[in-house]
Amino acid sequence: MEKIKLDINSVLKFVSEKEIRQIESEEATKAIDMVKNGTGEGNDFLGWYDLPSRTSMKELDEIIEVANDLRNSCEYVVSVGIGGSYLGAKAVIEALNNSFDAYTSTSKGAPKVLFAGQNIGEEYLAELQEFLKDKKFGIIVISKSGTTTEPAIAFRLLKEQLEAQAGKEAAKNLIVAITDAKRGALRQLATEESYRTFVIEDNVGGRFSVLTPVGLLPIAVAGYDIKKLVKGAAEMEKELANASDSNMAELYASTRNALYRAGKKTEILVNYNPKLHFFGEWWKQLYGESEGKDHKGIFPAAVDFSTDLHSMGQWIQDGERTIFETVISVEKSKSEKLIPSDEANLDGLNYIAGKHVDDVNKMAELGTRIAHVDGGVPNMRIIVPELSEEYLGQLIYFFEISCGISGYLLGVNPFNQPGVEAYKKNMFALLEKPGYEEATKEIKAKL
Ligand SMILES: O=P(O)(O)OC[C@H]1O[C@](O)(CO)[C@@H](O)[C@@H]1O
Repeated sequence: MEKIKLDINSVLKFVSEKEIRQIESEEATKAIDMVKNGTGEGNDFLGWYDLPSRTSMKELDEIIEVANDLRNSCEYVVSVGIGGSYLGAKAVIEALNNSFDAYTSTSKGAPKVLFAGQNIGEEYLAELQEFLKDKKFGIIVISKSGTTTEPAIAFRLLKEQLEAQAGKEAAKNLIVAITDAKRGALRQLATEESYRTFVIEDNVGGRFSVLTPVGLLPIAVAGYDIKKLVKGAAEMEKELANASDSNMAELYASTRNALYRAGKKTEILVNYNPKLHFFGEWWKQLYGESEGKDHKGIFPAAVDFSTDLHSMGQWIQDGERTIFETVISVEKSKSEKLIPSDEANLDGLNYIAGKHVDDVNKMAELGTRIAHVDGGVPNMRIIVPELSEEYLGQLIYFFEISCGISGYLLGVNPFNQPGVEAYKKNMFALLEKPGYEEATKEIKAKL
């Protein structure tokens, strides 16, 4: 099968190929060995590295069986989780979905996947619960730690609603928990209530968990082929492991670090297909939590073009020159739409009549690349043949391994996220959570 590709030509005006190749040969090859051999910091979180190749058909069949069971009993399945327990599934489902799926009718056998627990919005939760009133729904509750506040609140509300609507016993078969094998409140609850469960391995961090049941179960419930997704990732794993010389993950990690060292502190992930919006959100967590530490790190941002060319386009073209772009360039559109001719031609569009909408999109992409490079924005391109399970699998694995390499190039531990605790500690202190008495006193003194 064809592979996704990386094109760095449009950064070479800003950093030389020699510099990039030097980082690659002197640093990135060591960094990839640290990932492969587990010799770097955070090496107890490398379970994702060979995950695609060691995931068995039996494991995938077990996930598909539970997914089919939920599909057959529900009109809606709410996937409850936040961060890595949310974004991977959301990214893949949105990339493969019909854009208007949410507005089409639903039925048993083809439920819609909704999300909760990714915010603490009272209105969001109230509206979700109102919507689910009188609907047949199920819940996938996902939390590696089993203690995260946002999904815990959403699950408490939705569990109560499901038990009231379907009955306590029936609800047990409509709830699936994905959590740690032994630890955490969710594991305890799942055991007490005898929910079906899947395990998130200890050595796979949340943001690297999309190819575990965390991502795979909601994706399978939405009707997508998780075997193809994992196959695509396994192909990329093999390709990158076997590359004797340079490989695209080392090259991407080396290029972004060369740019960072040259003062380009923000990377903007760009798409020209609105279906990739949440892929950008997933990527932001992957790179943001992995690299933003010790007062270092490329700031990961994401935009949807051409939409955001009409909002952020001005800044990118003309603002502070501390940014670079990585464009996910999808070669083939899966649907066809030709621009019609119009006799009056009042909008002056007849010059493109008969062209595919995607032909125009491609020229917007090329024109933007040239303009941004001319304006001082280095530009990398990741070429994806089309949006399918296999290519998304390749892309996910490519970004994961590149992230490990890049974190080591930056000199940080790419697999922890100590900074996330600060807001949690303050929130618990402000809410006067038992055990936080001292912190409560301290924070109140600051108010
Ligand atoms: O799956 P959990 O343990 O609920 O964690 C959710 C998310 O919260 C974090 O721990 C912190 O944001 C992420 O790393 C993780 O993806």
